[in-house]
Amino acid sequence: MSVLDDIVAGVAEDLEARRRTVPLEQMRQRARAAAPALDAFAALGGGDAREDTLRVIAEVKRSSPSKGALAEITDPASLASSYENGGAAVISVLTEERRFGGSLADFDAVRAAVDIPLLRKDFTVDEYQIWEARAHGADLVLLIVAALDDTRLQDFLDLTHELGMNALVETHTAEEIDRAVAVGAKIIGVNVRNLKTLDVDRSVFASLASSIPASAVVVAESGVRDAADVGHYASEGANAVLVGEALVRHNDPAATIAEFTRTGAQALAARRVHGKG
Ligand SMILES: O=P(O)(O)OC[C@@H](O)[C@@H](O)c1c[nH]c2ccccc12
Repeated sequence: MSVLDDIVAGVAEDLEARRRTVPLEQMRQRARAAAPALDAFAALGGGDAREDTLRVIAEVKRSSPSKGALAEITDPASLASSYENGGAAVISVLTEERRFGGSLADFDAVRAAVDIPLLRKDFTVDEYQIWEARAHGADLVLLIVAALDDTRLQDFLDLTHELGMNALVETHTAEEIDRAVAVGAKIIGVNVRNLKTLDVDRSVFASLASSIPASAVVVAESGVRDAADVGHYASEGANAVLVGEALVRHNDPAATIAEFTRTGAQALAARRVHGKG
């Protein structure tokens, strides 16, 4: 069984327990009563291709299957506030419990603390989680192409849009990009970490980003260690970078985000001068 299969099995079990406590119909009512979703597509620069702004999606990430505990996050709300102050466009909050140490309680704490769009970062395998995300005030959900067949990918993306949210549709291969584009994904992530083996290969980004249509927001996911990595992703076609470990391990995440944004903008401007924008 791959790491991804193993995580998905645990996620499915945990969500059934939550569904027994709050049945789908009740979760739907909560979702319908929630404040409307913020426009994460716009916050990520979608629809405005001429802008030389590199967006940072800053992640609240306690641990990971590949590295174990990353940081002692005693107050996710204050971490998220420093992300917001540093200029993050979107904040991602891991809610997967078993391997990433996340929770919906972390998500709620962050939602109460910041005003920018929030990504509920989890392994979406059931429509219940999409209603649940909206009920908790999420603006974006994660749809991992490798974990979904085409029917579910399409259904989940359509439901996400119906609820006024956006999806970060995550890919790792050229075939997965084709599938993401075919269902109408507007925000496409290339995760340079293979979720089946957990190996990171930053060169995956450049080889895939160019095949994503210009109308979509392109997000480089994983493996950002420093501003130089951000610059590389931006010069290879990223509109945004999703960063976890480098921010939770850093003692001044706001300054780090500001630096990443600056370096990314310079790389995008240089790219345009060279006629690739
Ligand atoms: O900590 P990093 O290397 O900056 O990575 C962040 C993010 O890309 C990573 O957490 C991630 C990307 N896709 C995921 C899917 C599920 C869980 C986590 C992820």
